[in-house]
Amino acid sequence: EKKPACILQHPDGTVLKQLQPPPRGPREMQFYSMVYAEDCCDPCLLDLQRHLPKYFGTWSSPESPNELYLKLEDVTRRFQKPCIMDVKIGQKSYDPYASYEKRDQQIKKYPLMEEIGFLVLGMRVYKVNSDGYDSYDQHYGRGLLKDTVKDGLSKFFYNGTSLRKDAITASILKVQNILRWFEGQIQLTFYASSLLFVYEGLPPPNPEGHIPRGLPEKTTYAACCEPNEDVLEHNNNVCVAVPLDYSLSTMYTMHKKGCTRGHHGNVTAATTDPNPQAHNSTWKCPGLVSSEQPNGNGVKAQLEEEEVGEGGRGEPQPEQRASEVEVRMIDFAHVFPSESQDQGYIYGLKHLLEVLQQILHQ
Ligand SMILES: Nc1ncnc2c1ncn2[C@@H]1O[C@H](COP(=O)(O)OP(=O)(O)OP(=O)(O)O)[C@@H](O)[C@H]1O
Ligand SMILES: O=P(O)(O)O[C@@H]1[C@H](O)[C@H](O)[C@@H](OP(=O)(O)O)[C@H](OP(=O)(O)O)[C@H]1O
Repeated sequence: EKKPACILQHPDGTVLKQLQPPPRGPREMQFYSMVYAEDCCDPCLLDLQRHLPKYFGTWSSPESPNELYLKLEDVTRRFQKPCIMDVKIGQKSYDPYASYEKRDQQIKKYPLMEEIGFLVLGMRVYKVNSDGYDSYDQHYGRGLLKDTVKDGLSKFFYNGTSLRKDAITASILKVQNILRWFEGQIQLTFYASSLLFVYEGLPPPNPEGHIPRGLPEKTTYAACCEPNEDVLEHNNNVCVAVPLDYSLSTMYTMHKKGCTRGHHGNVTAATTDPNPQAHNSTWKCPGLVSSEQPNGNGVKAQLEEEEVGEGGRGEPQPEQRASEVEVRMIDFAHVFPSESQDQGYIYGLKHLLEVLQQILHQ
C-alpha cells in the first residue's frame, strides 16, 4: 500500500516532496525531469512549465542520502493567509495498469468521478471575522453529489462575509489556460493528478492603505522566506525544513504513519525506497533521464518573484487580479505517454469550469 508522501517546507521558499515508493515516486520524478530538462526544446513541455510548480531537482539530507525528495516551488509562499484547495481531476483516478483491486478501490472511493470528472480532496478557507481557517478533508469532497457539488465548491470562495468573486474569476482564467494546454497536446495522459488552487484570504487594504484592525500586517513566516539563492545554490544539504503547514492531505497521515522530525528541525522520513527505479514506460522527450545529483544541485533555477499586483495601494487593476491566484497542476505519480488527447482530464476541467461559472453568476 502507498504510504503518504511527506511534504516539507524549506525556508528557501521551496517544498520537499518525499519520493513515493516505485513506481509512483520515480514516475513523478521522471515527469518533472522531463518537463524541466535543461535541453528540453519541446514547446508543449515548455508551455506546461507555467502550470506546474517550479522544479529544482532532487534533494536528500546528508544523514539519509538514499531518501530522495523532489524540491519544488512552494506555491503558497507569497500569500499571507493562503486559502488552498486540492482538486483531483479526471474521470478515472486509476491508471490503465491498475489491478482490478486498485480500480475497485478507487471507484468505490468516489463512484461519481466518471460523471463529475473532479473530486475535492481538501480545502482550507480563511475566515475574516475569526482570523482563522475552516478546513474540509477528502471525506467532505467525497460527499459531494451532482446537485450539491456547486454549493460544496463555493465554500472555498466564501470568507464568512462575502463570496470572493475576484478569486473565482481569476481561477476561471487560469483553469481555462490549463484547458487550452490540454486541448493542444496529445503526448501525455494524467491520472489521479490534482489542481492546487491558492488565493489570498487577507482582504485588500482599504484605499487609505490601512490593514483592517485585528489582522496581522505580515506574518513572520513570509518575512523569513525571501528567496535565498545562497541557500538554493550552496547550502542544499542544510535541511531546516519543517512539515508543510498547508498540506491538505498529508499532515494527519504524517503523524499517524511515522514521518518524524529529528532534532534541529532536520527531517527523517520513513517511507522512501532507497533505490527508486524508473517505471519502464517509454517517454517521448529526449534527454529525459535526468543528470541530477541527489543533493539538489541538478537543476538550476531561480526563484523569481511573481507579479502580485501590488504596485500601489488600493484596488488592483482587473488584469492584475488573475495573478493574485495560483492554479497549478500537482501530483504526477500517474502520468503516462500517450498519442491522443486526455479526454478524461479535459472532461473534468470543462465541468469544473462550468461549476465555477455557475458559482460566479448565482
Ligand atoms: N508545490 C507545492 N506548493 C505548496 N503546497 C504543495 C505543493 N505540492 C503539494 N502541496 C501540498 O501537499 C499536498 C499533497 O501533495 P501531493 O498531492 O503532491 O502529495 P501526495 O502524497 O501524492 O498526495 P495524495 O495523498 O493526495 O495523493 C497538496 O494537497 C498541497 O496541499
Ligand atoms: O486518500 P485515501 O483514502 O488514503 O486513498 C488513497 C488516495 O485515493 C490516493 O490518491 C491513492 O493513491 P494514488 O493516487 O497514487 O492511486 C491511494 O491508493 P493506494 O491505496 O493504492 O496507495 C489511496 O489509498
